[in-house]
Amino acid sequence: MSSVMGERVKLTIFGESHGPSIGVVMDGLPAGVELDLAAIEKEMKRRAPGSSKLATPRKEPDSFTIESGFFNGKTTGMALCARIVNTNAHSRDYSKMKEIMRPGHGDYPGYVKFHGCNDYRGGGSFSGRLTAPLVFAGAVAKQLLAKKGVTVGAHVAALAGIRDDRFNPLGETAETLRSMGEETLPVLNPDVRETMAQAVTAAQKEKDSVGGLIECMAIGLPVGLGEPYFDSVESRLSHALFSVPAVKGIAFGDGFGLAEMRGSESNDPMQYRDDRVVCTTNHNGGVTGGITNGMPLVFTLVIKPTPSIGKTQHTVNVVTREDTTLEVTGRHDPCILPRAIPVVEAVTAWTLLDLFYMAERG
Ligand SMILES: Cc1cc2nc3c(=O)[nH]c(=O)nc-3n(C[C@H](O)[C@H](O)[C@H](O)COP(=O)(O)O)c2cc1C
Ligand SMILES: C=C(O[C@@H]1CC(C(=O)O)=C[C@@H](OP(=O)(O)O)[C@H]1O)C(=O)O
Repeated sequence: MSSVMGERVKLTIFGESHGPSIGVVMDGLPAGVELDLAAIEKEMKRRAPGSSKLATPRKEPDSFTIESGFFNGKTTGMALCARIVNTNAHSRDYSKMKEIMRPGHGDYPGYVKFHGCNDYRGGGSFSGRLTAPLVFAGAVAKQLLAKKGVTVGAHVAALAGIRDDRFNPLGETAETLRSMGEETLPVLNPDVRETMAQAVTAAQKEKDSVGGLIECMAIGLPVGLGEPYFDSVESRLSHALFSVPAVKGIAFGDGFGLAEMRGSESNDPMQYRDDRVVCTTNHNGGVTGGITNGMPLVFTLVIKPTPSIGKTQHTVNVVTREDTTLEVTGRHDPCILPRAIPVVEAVTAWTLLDLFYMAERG
């Protein structure tokens, strides 16, 4: 498993879902940054399992201990390491999964790649649980970005085909973006919230799961983050966001909709406003030439339906080498999307901070 990523702010994540603990080492932070630990805890609670009717019943407090890099309320400049203890693993749920592979999960490729040595309990390192350390890192990044006037927020753009309104591509207020963190199902149109929740419960009753779309926005970004080609903002964000389990697609700005437009529609007209260049539309999602152009960054992610479902599915037993069927039992998210929202915000915040430091430090 490749567990290190980042250019100037390097993250190492470690642990397995049913091992003793999981955590993150965050390298490259400046010394002397005051951290609001209560704000970090709040972000962790947004993602924590067992926190709503729509989530897996596995109950984890996801409280963290900072093992290094923090002293007298400030970062020391050394690696910031946070550890989260696993307190509520039911490994018995996975006894079958040693041999029988769950369709849609990492079990089979993991078994082959790691020669059967992978910790299959709870999906091991493939588990969505490893996103808790990412949320810790993102919460730290959010605090550093706030000092630069940058705010990141995300909402459920669609769930089981039920659509929310879209963010105003010309920008939402920081308050609106931050308010997304107050709800289990953050939506712009409150009328769709209950229908979405019912769709999750209905799928769950049928031993099934649902997926959807997350729309994420960052405001306050300067012109000039990112590079043309390999270190484009789109490349770096996509690399980081595809690391989140269950993410299967990303589109910036109008994304696939651009395919049906003419240049005269997809180009964002520019004008001077108070000596500042602004675009009057934002079809490109705030990035052109791989570089932030001063407009809000906007992108949409596809989150697939949870793979572990109770319905009977065709699969294989890799020990007996026979075809078989599987009905997954245990504790699973009927829909990953609500808990993935703080993760997407976190990964975006960390990647943007990394891009800032790449631009500032060269
Ligand atoms: C926050 C979060 C929670 C998740 N919860 C579950 C779950 O309860 N059950 C499950 O089978 N997959 C869950 N997943 C998704 C799997 O971890 C993921 O589908 C699997 O590792 C295969 O990776 P892939 O979907 O990226 O191909 C979750 C993912 C995230 C980000
Ligand atoms: C524990 C978390 O979610 C888990 C993510 C997950 C998976 O396969 O990704 C499967 C389930 O694991 P378990 O069977 O151990 O309960 C979820 O509960 C978490 O996100 O913290």
